[in-house]
Amino acid sequence: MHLMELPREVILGENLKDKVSEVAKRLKLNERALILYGKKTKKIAGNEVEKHLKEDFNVSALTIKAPTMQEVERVIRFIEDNSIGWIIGVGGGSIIDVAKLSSFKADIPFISFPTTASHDGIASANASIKDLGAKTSIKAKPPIAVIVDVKVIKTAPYRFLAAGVGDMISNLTAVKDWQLAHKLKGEYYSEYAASLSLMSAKMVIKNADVIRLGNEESVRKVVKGLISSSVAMSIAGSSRPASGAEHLFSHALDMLLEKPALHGEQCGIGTIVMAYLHGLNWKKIRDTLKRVNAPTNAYELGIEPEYIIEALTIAHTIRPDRYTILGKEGLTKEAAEKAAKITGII
Ligand SMILES: NC(=O)C1=CN([C@@H]2O[C@H](COP(=O)(O)OP(=O)(O)OC[C@H]3O[C@@H](n4cnc5c(N)ncnc54)[C@H](OP(=O)(O)O)[C@@H]3O)[C@@H](O)[C@H]2O)C=CC1
Ligand SMILES: O=C(CO)COP(=O)(O)O
Ligand SMILES: [Zn+2]
Repeated sequence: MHLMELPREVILGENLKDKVSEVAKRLKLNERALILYGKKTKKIAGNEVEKHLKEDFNVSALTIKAPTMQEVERVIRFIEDNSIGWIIGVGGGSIIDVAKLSSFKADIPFISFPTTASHDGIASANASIKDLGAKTSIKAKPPIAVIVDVKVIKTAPYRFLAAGVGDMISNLTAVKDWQLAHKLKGEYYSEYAASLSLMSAKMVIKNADVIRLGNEESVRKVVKGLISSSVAMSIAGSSRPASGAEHLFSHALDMLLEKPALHGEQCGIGTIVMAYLHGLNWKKIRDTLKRVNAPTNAYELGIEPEYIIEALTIAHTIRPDRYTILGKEGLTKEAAEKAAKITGII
C-alpha cells in the first residue's frame, strides 16, 4: 500500500494575515490554537496573524529557536499540557518543520504560513530536523492548509527567493540519483513524482529572467514551483524526488559550519557539482543560478573552500541508506577538489 497525503487547501494571494480564522473555521479546527514563529518572523507576520486569530480562537504562542528535536519535544509537551487542537507555523523552513513534526507526533493538524519562498518544505509531508549533529528528513504529515501571502514573502530579502530556485534546481540531480538507486539497488521509483519534481526545476530554468526581478510575479512563480516540488515528495512518500547528493552536500555543510548559508543556496551549488559528476549539463545549471543572482561559488556563499571540499568528501556518510552518485565510498579529496575546480565552485 502506498499512502499519498496532500494539503486540503492551498491559498495563494495578497494580504492573507487576517484570513487564517476563515480557513481554520472552514476546516472545522477546534478552538485551541498554537502559533509557532521565530524571533524575526514573529515581527514579520506572526504578531499580526496571532492578533487576528485571537478574534475567533483561544491562541497560545511559542517562539522557536531552531529545527531541533529538543524544540519539537518542547512543543509536544506544550500541546499536551494545554490541550492544543491545532498548530500554525509562521516562518521559514525551520519553523514550518518544527510545526510539521510536532503536530504529527501529537496527532493534530497544522497550517503552514511561509514567510519565505526559500525551500520546498512549504507543503511537504517530511520534516528536516537537526538530530545528533546531522539533519535528516523525518516522515510526518503535510499541512492541512498552506496559506501563502505573496506580500509577506515579497518583503523578505531577495536572497531567499534565489535560494528557492536553488532548492528546486536540485531536483535535476535528485531525480538522477533516484533513477540510479532504482536501477542499481531496486529502490522504489515513481515516474509521476519524478516528472512533477522535474517540472519545477525546468520551470525555474525557463523563468529565470522573470524570477530575478523579485516582484510579485516572481514570488508567485517560485511559490508554485515549490508547492509542486512539495507535492512530488508527498506522492513519493519521501524526499527522494527533491533531495539527492546535492542535499547531502548541503547537510554536510550545515554539520561542519557554525553559520552555514541558506539551505537552498548550498543545494544550488551542490547541484552544479553533482550535475558534473552525473555528466549532465552543469553549465546550464550554473548559468540559471547566475541569472537569478544566486551564489555559484564558495566566495559568494561566504564559505571557505576547504569546507566545500570537506563537505564533498563526507556527504555520502550523512544518510547512508540514500544511494546517490557519490556511491558507498564517496569522493576522494583529490576527486572532490578536481570537480570543485572544474565547475568553478571553488
Ligand atoms: N521539510 C522539507 O521538505 C524541507 C525542509 N527544508 C528545511 O528548511 C530549512 C531552511 O529554511 P529557510 O527558509 O531557508 O531558512 P530558516 O527557516 O532557517 O530561516 C533563516 C532565517 O531567515 C529568517 N526569516 C524567515 N522569514 C523571513 C523574512 N520574510 N524576512 C527576513 N528574514 C526571514 C528566519 O527568522 P527566524 O529566526 O525568526 O526564524 C531565520 O533567521 C532547513 O532547515 C532545511 O533543511 C528545506 C527544504 C525542504
Ligand atoms: O530539503 C529537502 C527537499 O528540498 C528535504 O530533503 P532532506 O530529506 O534531505 O532533508
Ligand atoms: Zn531542500
